[in-house]
Amino acid sequence: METISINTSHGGIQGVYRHDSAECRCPMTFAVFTPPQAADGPCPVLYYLSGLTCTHQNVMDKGEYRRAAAEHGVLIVCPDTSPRGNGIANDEAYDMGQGAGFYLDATADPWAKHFRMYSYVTRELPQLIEPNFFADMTRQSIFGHSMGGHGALTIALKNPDTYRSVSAFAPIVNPISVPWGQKAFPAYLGEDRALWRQHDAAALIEDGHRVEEILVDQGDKDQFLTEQLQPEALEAACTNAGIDLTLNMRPGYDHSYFFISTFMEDHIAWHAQRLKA
Ligand SMILES: N[C@@H](CCC(=O)N[C@@H](CS)C(=O)NCC(=O)O)C(=O)O
Repeated sequence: METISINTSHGGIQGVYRHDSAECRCPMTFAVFTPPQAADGPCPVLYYLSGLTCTHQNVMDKGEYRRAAAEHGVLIVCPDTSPRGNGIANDEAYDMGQGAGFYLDATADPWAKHFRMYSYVTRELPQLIEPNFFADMTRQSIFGHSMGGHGALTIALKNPDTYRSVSAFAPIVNPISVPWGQKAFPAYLGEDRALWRQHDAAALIEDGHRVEEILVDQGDKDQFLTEQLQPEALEAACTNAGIDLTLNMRPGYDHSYFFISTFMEDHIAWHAQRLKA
């Protein structure tokens, strides 16, 4: 693991690191904020998964998570959204290929060789965090934005014993029913719709996967709300399954980091409460 940059912030350390990923078969960059409490012992870990077009850097620059992370003593880990590089499959569109990994393991060519973000986030990255940071791996939670909200929800639903809590900003909750997923899933996963359902939060819940509770914040002026996000699909699935969903509709907010940063501290406090329980 190589250190790209280190900056002291809010009494902790904002670092950017790179390593050769065995899953993605390329160098992967990620950001970690280590809070000041790490000096006294291992801290719980909160993964933030970003949305389409993002790297580790968008949330680091615009997400405003450090003050709350330092207050609550939570380590924040921000991976990239896909493998990247010249020899790696890509697409000119912003919602396919590099920057659009959808947190799944692709099974169809040309994506299958490198696009393994599910295994990267759930297995390889934690194995790298554990020995290199002051992390208490018995206390992990996950959240994310848009495509990263989809990643957080699906990963938590599939691994309820690994993540203590899950939340999302403006998540894609039912990708198999909206254009983003209907474009990406056949490309990455082929025509096997049973496989698509394993990467769809609403479908996973319908198929019996469970978490105790979910926190979602959603702007009502989000430009993707009606076509791509449709939080009512998650609401219906949670109601039927008895999952305690808090869906906060936020008047006036759009899809951007102006929205995310406004509610970032609420989400970190919510996770911190559950990580310390
Ligand atoms: N570039 C896309 C929008 C993609 C987009 O909004 N991406 C969100 C995540 S889904 C994001 O966080 N973008 C990066 C940023 O705002 O810094 C478009 O032209 O419609």
